Amino acid sequence: MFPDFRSPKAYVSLILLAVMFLVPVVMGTSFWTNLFVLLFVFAALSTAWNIVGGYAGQLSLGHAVFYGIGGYTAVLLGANFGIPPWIGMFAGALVSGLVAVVISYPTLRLKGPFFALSTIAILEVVRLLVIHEEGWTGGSSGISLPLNIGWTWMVFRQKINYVIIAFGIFLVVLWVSWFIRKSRMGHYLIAIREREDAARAVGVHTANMKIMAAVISAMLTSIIGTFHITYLTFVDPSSAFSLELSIQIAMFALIGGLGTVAGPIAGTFLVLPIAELARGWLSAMGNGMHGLVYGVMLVVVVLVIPRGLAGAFGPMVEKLLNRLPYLGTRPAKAEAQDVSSEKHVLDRSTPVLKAENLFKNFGGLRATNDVSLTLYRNEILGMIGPNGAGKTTVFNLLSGFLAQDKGTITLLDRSGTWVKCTTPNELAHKGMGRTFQIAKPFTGLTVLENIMLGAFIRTSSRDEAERIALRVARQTDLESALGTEARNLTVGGMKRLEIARALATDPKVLLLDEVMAGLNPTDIEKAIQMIRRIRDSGVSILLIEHMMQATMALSDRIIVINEGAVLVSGPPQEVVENPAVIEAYLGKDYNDA
Ligand SMILES: Nc1ncnc2c1ncn2[C@@H]1O[C@H](COP(=O)(O)OP(=O)(O)OP(=O)(O)O)[C@@H](O)[C@H]1O
Repeated sequence: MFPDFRSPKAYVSLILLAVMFLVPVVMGTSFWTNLFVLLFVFAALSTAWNIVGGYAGQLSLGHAVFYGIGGYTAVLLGANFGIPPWIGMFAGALVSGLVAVVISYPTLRLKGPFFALSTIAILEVVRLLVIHEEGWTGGSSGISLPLNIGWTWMVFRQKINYVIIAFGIFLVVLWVSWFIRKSRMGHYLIAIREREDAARAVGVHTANMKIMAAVISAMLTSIIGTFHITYLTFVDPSSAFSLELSIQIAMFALIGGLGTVAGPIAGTFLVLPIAELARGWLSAMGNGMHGLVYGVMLVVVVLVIPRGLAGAFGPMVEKLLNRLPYLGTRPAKAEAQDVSSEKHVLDRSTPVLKAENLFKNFGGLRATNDVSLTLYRNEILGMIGPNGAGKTTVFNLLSGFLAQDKGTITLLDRSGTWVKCTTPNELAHKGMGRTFQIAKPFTGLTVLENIMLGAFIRTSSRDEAERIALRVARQTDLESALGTEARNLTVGGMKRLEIARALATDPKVLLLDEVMAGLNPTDIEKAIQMIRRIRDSGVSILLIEHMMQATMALSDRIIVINEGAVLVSGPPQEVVENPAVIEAYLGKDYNDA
C-alpha cells in the first residue's frame, strides 16, 4: 500500500517532499506561494497524464479537457446549486471519467494515433460547446467565482492554505501513480506499451487496461483542475480547454522521463520555473515568446537524453541511494517456490487440444487449408514444414491471435472442461501459453519483472508473483540475470525469457514458436533439456522448429505442414523418411535421385 520508508529511496523521497512543502511555508511571500502552488498543480497534472501517456504509452494531447470539465463542473454547481467545490470536485471527476470512457472505448481498441487525435478533437468540441451555451456557462467571457472566504468554498486570504491543498492533492496523485506502477496494473500497462501481442499472450485484456488508465488519469486531472480554477477564481473556455496547457503537461513528463514515477515531477520542477522566468523576460519581445523556451528545451532533451531526466540520471541516482543505509533489518527476500519433482508421462488417451478442419485465407492466399490436429496430455508434438508453409498461421489460430474462417478449436481447460475461446487473453486464462518467433522482451522491465508479468495472471500480489517468477527463473536458467534489464540479454537469454514468461502463467498447453532459432549448439542442448523438464512437469507442448536435430530429439510425434495443409503426421523417424516430406523440403528431383 505504501513504500517501505526504511529503504533509502523512500526516505530520501520523503525528505525531498518535506523540503518542497517547507520552502513556500518558510519563505511565506506571495511570490513563493504562487510559484509552489503552480509547481504542485503542474507536477500533479503531469503525473496524472503520465498514467495514460507514460505507463500505457497512449499519448493524450487534449488532456486539458478533463482539467476544464473539473473546473467548470465545480464552478457551475457552486453558482447554481450552492454546492461547495469539495463536492463539485468529485462530481467533475465523475463527468471526466465518463468522457474518458466515451473517448477511449472506441479509440483505444485501435492501433495508431486515434486516441491522441480524438482527445484534441474532444477538447475543441467541448470548448466550442461551452462558448455556445452562453446562457449557463458564461460563454467566452467566462465566470468569476464569488469571494466566499473560508475552507468550505476553498477561498482564502492566507495563501499558505492553497499551498497546503495543492500539496495534498499532489501527494494523492503521486501515491496513485506510485501504487499503479508497483501493482499488477502498472506492469500490464508497460507491457501493453512495449508489446501488445505479448501482453495479450500472458492474459492481459489490453483494451480494458488502457481504458482504465485513461479513466483514472482523467479523474485525477479533473480534481486538480477544480482546485486550480478555484484558486484562480476565474474560468473561461480558452484557458480551461487549452491545447497549450495539454501540451505543457505532456512535455513535462516527456522531459522528466515518460513512464517513471519521478519523471513528471523532475520535468515540472526543472522546466516550469525556467519557462515562467522566460515569460517575464521575453514578454516585451512579443506575446507567446516564452513558448520558444519550451521548444528549445524539448529539442535538446529529445536529442541528448531521449529517455528524459529519469532515463539519463535515474540509474546514477539509484546507485548513490543504494549506498545509504537501510533503517532497521531488511525484510527477507521472497524465496522461490519449490519445483514439483513429480514426473508426468505421455497419456495418449487424453487429448488436451483439438483443432478440426481449420481454414484461413489472407485475401486470395489460402494459408491454412483444412488443418486438423490433436495434442495429447504430456506430449511433445513437433510441427515442421518449409518456409511459408503456414505453421505460424496455425499457431496464431490456435492461440486466438487470428480468427479462423472455418473450423473449430477446443482446449481442455485447467478445470478439465472443454472450452472454445476466441481471444488470446481468454486462452491464457484457460491454460494456454505461447511464445513468439521473434523474441522481444519488455525492454523497460527487468528479467524478474518480465516473468512476473506472466505470474500476475494467477495472483494480484506482487510478493506471490515474485515467488512464482523465481521458481520459473530457476526452471529456465535465468536465475543469474534476474535484475538485468531484458534488453541486455543474449539471444539465448531472450528466447528463454519468452518461455519463462509463458511458463509463469502456469499453462497446461504450451506453443513454442522456433525457440531454438539463432542459438549456438550448447544453448540448443540446454534448450532441449529445458523443454523436456517442462514437459515432465505436466505441460503438453506443440513446437514449431526448423532445427531438425532438436525436433527429432524432442518430439513424440511430428506433423508436417505444406502449402497450408497437413502433409503427413506420425512418429519422427517415419515422418522424416517419408518421400512426400523429402519432396516438400528438397524438391521432386532430389527425391527421384
Ligand atoms: N497477416 C498476413 N497477411 C497476409 N499473408 C500472410 C499473413 N500471415 C502470413 N501470411 C502468408 O501466409 C503464408 C504462411 O505464412 P506462415 O508465417 O504461417 O508460414 P510459416 O510456415 O510459419 O513460415 P516460416 O517457417 O518462414 O516462419 C505465407 O505465404 C505468408 O506470406
